[in-house]
Amino acid sequence: MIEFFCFDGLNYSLSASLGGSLATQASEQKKKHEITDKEEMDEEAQMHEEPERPLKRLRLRNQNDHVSPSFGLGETSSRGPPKVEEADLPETCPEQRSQDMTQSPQPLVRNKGKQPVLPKPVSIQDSFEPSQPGAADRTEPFATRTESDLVPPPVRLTGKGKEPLLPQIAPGISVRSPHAVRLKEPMGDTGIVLSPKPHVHDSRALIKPKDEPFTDDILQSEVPSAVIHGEPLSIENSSSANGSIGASDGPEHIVSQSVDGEARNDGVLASSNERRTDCKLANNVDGNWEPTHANKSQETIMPAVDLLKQSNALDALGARSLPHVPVDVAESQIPRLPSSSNGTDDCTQTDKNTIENIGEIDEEKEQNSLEHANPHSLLVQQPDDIKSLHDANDIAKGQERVVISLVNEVNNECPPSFHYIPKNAVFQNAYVNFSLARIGENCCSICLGDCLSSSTPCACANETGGDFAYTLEGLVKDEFLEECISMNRDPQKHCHFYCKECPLERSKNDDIIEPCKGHLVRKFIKECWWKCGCSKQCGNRVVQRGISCNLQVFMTPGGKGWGLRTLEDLPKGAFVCEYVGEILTNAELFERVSKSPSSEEHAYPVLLDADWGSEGVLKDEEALCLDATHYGNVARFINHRCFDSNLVEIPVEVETPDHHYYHLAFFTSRKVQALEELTWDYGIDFDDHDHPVKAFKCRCGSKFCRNIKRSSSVLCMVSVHPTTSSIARQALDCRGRTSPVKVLQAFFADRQCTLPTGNYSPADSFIFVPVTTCHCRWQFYSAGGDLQLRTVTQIESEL
Ligand SMILES: C[S@@+](CC[C@H](N)C(=O)[O-])C[C@H]1O[C@@H](n2cnc3c(N)ncnc32)[C@H](O)[C@@H]1O
Repeated sequence: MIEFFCFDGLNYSLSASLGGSLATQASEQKKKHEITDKEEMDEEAQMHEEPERPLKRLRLRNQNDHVSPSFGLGETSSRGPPKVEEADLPETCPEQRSQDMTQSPQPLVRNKGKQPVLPKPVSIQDSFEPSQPGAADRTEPFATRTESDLVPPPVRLTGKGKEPLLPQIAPGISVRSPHAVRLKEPMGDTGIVLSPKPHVHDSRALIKPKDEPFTDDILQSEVPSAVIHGEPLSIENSSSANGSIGASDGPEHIVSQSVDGEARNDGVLASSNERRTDCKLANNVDGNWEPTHANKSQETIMPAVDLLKQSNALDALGARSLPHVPVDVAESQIPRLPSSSNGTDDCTQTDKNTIENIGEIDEEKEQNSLEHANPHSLLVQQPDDIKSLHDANDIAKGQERVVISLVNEVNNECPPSFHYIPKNAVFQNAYVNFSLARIGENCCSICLGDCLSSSTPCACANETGGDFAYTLEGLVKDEFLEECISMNRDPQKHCHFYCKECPLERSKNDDIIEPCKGHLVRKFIKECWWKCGCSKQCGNRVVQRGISCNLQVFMTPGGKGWGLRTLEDLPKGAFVCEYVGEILTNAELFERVSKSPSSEEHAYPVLLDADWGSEGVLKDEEALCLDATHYGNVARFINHRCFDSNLVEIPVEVETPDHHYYHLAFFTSRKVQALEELTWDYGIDFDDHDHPVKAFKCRCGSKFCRNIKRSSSVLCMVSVHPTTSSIARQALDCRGRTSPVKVLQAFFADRQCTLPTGNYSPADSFIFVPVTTCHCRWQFYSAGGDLQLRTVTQIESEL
C-alpha cells in the first residue's frame, strides 16, 4: 500500500499515517542495512552516466552542521556544487605572490568625481600576416598523429614574468559588511591584494540564476555545450584598412563542408556516422523553418545536415558566393561596433552602419538573395516582425568552416533575434587595441614548421606553462584539461586574485564599493600566431582555426530553450567553439543591463577576468566581458549545467599580450557522443542576489545542481524504507543530509514553512529524490516495500 501526499506548490499536506509504522520499521532496519546500502549505492553510482562522481568528501559550505557529504549551494563560490572538505584543500596555492596578505577587502566609497579613462591610441605597425597561398588549414582536429610524451605543463598562475598569485583559501568575511567601509584611495601601481579571501566568488560568468522549478534530467542524455574561441587583434577603426568581417569575412571553407563525409580540403573531417542516417528532420528538405512540430518525441530530433547535404539546400544557401578573404586577414581584426550601438536594441533593428562595421552581411540583401536562390525561403521571420533572420540550414550563414543547422521539434518557438558573428567585435569603450610590435613579444619568431614536432617547447609553449597544451591530435592534453576542469568544479582549491578596487564592484555604481569577491586565476593556452616563425599548419594553432566539428542548434525538451549539440562523437579535450560576442567594458555592460527592460535578456555575458591579477589595477576600459546577447556565435546557445557539464572553458591567448582580453574557448571535458547536448557550467552563484543579470531557474538536471533547493518541482520527498532502492540513498548522499529530520526541516525552511509535527517519526528517513516526471506537484509517499519512484499522476491512477 502506498500512501502519498500531493503538494501543489507550497500548499502541501501531510498525512498522519506517514510517520507511524513506516518510521518505526525504517529506523529498526536502518542500521541493519547500513553497510549493504552503502555498497548498493556505490554500485548504483557507477551505473550512472555521469562522467565521474564528485569528490567523495564533499560538503556544503553553509551546511557545517551536516555530517554527510553533500554538494551544493556554496556561499563563497559561484561554482561549487560539490564542496571539498578542508582536508582536501591545499594549504596554500602552489605559487604565491608575496604581497599584502593581511589586508582584508574593504568596501570603498565611490569617487563620484572620477574621470573616465579614455582608450589608448592604437599603433598599427603592420597589419596582416603574409598570406600563405596554398597553405590549407591544418585539417583533422582530432587526426592521426601520435601523441608523444605528455608532459603536464605547469599551471600558469601569473602573467608575463609576474610573481605567482596567492591561493585563496580563506575564512570568510562579510562582503557586504557596512562596517568595513572606507574611502576610496588612490591606487598604486599594483592595486592588488592577493590575500586569501573569505568569499570566493567566481565572477567570471555574469549570468545570474533565478528560482524556478527544476526538471531532473537524470534520465535524459546530457549534451555538452559549445565552446567559444576568438582570435583577434584589435585595431581601432579597423574598418577599411584592416577589413571588416563583412561580406568578405567568411565562408572560405563553406565549399569544404563535405557532403560525403570525406576529409575536406581544409583538413577538417566531415562527420561520419550520424550524417548518413536517414533521419527525420526538424526542418523540411527545403530547409524551411517549420515551427509546427510541437510535441514530437525527442527521438525524432535528428540532425538535419544529411538531408541538407542530399538536397541542394546548401547550394541554394550559398555555398552561396560570399567573397573569399584570406583567413589571416580575418583573423587579424577585432571589428569595432559603432558607439551608437547601445546593445539594447540592436537586435531588433538592422543598423546598416553597425552591420558594416562589424562586417556582418547585410541581412536585408542577404534575405533577398537567399529568397531569390531558394524560392522556399530558408529564413526565419519572427512573428513580431523583429528583424531576425536565421537560416535554419546554417545559422552561421556560411561564416564558419562548417554549417550549423537549427531544428525545433519541441514547440513553436523561433530562434532568438541576434546577429551571428564568427569573431569578437569591440562594442565601444573596451580597450583591446594592441600594436603589432607588442604582439610579437611572446611569439616564437625563430620557429619553423610545426612547433609541436619540436623537442623543445617554443616561446608560445613557454607562455602556456612550459609545454604545449595540445596533443599531436589537436586535443588539449589530459593533465592540462583536468586542471581546468578542477578549477571549475572546485574553485576553492585554486588560486584567486583579489583586486584592491574591483572594476566589477566599481561598475555597479553604488555609493559604496564593495570588496572584491575574488577572481579565479586560470590557466592560459598561448597559441602560435602570425608573428611566429612556424607554419600555418603548426599544431599549436587550434582555436584560431575556428569550429571544425558538426554542431546543431536545437530546442531542448527540458525547458531550457534552445541548446547546442554535437552531431558527431567528440573525444575528450576537443575544441568545440569559442564564445564570441561583443567586447564590452563591465561598466558598459552594467549600463546596458540597467537600460534593458528585462535583465533576463542579458543572459550571455562572460567576464574576462582570468588573469586580472597580472594586470595591476585595471582601468574601467580594461575590465572586459563578452556579451553574446545581440551579437554572437553558436556558443550563445550553450546551456548551463551545474558541475558536470561536458564542456570546459579555457582562456586562449592568440594575438594579444595583455590578458585582459583573450579568447574563451570551449573544449570537451569528456568524451561526448553524437546528439548529446553540449553544456557548460556558467559558474553561476545562485545565491548572489546582487548580480545585475537576472538569474534563470536552473533546469540542468544535474544531481549536483546548485539551484536545486529552489527547483522544488523536481524534488520529491520520499520516505526511505530500509529496503529502499539505492537511488534514493544516492540522492540522500548528494544532499549531504544524513538526518531525515534535517532534510525535512531544510526542505520546509527553504520554502519559508515550518515542518508540520506529528505526521512522521523523526527516526524515519525522509529524503528528497529528484524525479524527472514530477513537474507540478510534490509527491510524498511511503512504501511498504522497495521504494518506487512514480509521478503523482501514476500513483493517482493506480489508486
Ligand atoms: C547562453 S543562453 C543559452 C541559450 C538559450 N537556451 C536560448 O534559448 O537562447 C542562456 C540562457 O538559457 C537559459 N538556460 C541556460 N541554461 C539553463 C538551465 N540549466 N536551466 C534553465 N535555463 C537555462 C536561460 O534562460 C539563460 O539565460
